[in-house]
Amino acid sequence: MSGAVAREAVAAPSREVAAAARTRLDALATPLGAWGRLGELAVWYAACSGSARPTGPERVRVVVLAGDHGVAQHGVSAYPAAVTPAMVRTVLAGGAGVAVLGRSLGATVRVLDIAVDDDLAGVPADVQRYKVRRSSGSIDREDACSAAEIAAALAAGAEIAAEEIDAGADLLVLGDLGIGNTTPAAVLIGAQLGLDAATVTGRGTGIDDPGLERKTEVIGAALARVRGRAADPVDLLAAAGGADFAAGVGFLAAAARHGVPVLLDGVIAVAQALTAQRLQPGAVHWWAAGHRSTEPAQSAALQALGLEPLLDLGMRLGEGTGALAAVPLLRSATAVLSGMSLLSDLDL
Ligand SMILES: O=C(O)c1ccc[n+]([C@@H]2O[C@H](COP(=O)([O-])O)[C@@H](O)[C@H]2O)c1
Ligand SMILES: Cc1cc2nc[nH]c2cc1C
Repeated sequence: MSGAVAREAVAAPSREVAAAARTRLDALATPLGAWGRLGELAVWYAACSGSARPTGPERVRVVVLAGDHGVAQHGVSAYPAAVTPAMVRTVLAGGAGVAVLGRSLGATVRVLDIAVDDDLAGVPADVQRYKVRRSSGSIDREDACSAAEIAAALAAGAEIAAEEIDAGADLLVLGDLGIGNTTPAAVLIGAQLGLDAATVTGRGTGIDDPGLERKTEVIGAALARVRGRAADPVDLLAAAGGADFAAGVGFLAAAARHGVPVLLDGVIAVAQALTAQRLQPGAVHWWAAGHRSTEPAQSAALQALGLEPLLDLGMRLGEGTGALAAVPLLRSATAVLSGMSLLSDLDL
């Protein structure tokens, strides 16, 4: 047992329901296999929801975990760290991408300050209820945070997931916010998959060529510094992740333990998923990948997890937006599986 997350396999979505859903899919009034991956998506959601004729998801709940990162001081982002608290306020005001997309889909959006480097004066107290610390150590030269902070953040993430599930979620989306966070995401993925800095480094918010060179160096230094610590995913989170990453890991592992499906977002959520799957083997069966981020580390991690993204739109916003963009596809998939006539109903 490490922190709040047990290292034991989680129960898989119902195999019986999956088999019944597949039987129904194959019997629909279409040529066999005609729905392609949309049909596979419907079978996945059916198994997760426990019904071979699922509806929805209707109660989509998004949680955006915000945190700053010490590495941002090394010019690894195209934007200043002040954007993080400003965007937390923009999510709360309803003007952020995730807020607008969430509203258009009838999803709730909750933003939480886990490690923002600001006191966020005046925001509702609930937003900071799970705050662990301000920012993180610069991972190229020091640990992101302590083992105790990681334990607190893992437990916070699990509690946040439980709250969203208690509130009735039939689909969860995990989003992120934090200038510099594509750097620890790349390090977590590189360290766990044994990939080098050049392979996992991407342009994040859109850094230029000198910035990309700097970022690759920082990621290389961090990978060298944490070498040997990937064997213990909880220790790796302290070394190279941070409190917001640990909260995401706790959230994803808890969603799987509670048997609630999650649509994954970009490189940050997928770095958290790769880590959570090691702590809670089998959790991956409760997740689907919403979209392919432009970050190369996300593709590497998705491949390692055996997940194929539903969308590939060149998006790189984070906040959970790439996952939300796939919600209409998921709703289409369940509508088709549950609502279509069967081939046997045809007057042939
Ligand atoms: O989700 C992604 O794959 C993704 C890719 C690039 C950027 N982001 C977002 O942009 C911020 C991190 O980018 P950066 O360049 O500051 O590391 C952070 O707020 C993320 O939500 C997110
Ligand atoms: C404006 C802005 C909004 C974001 N949302 C998530 N990451 C972000 C980064 C920036 C710079």
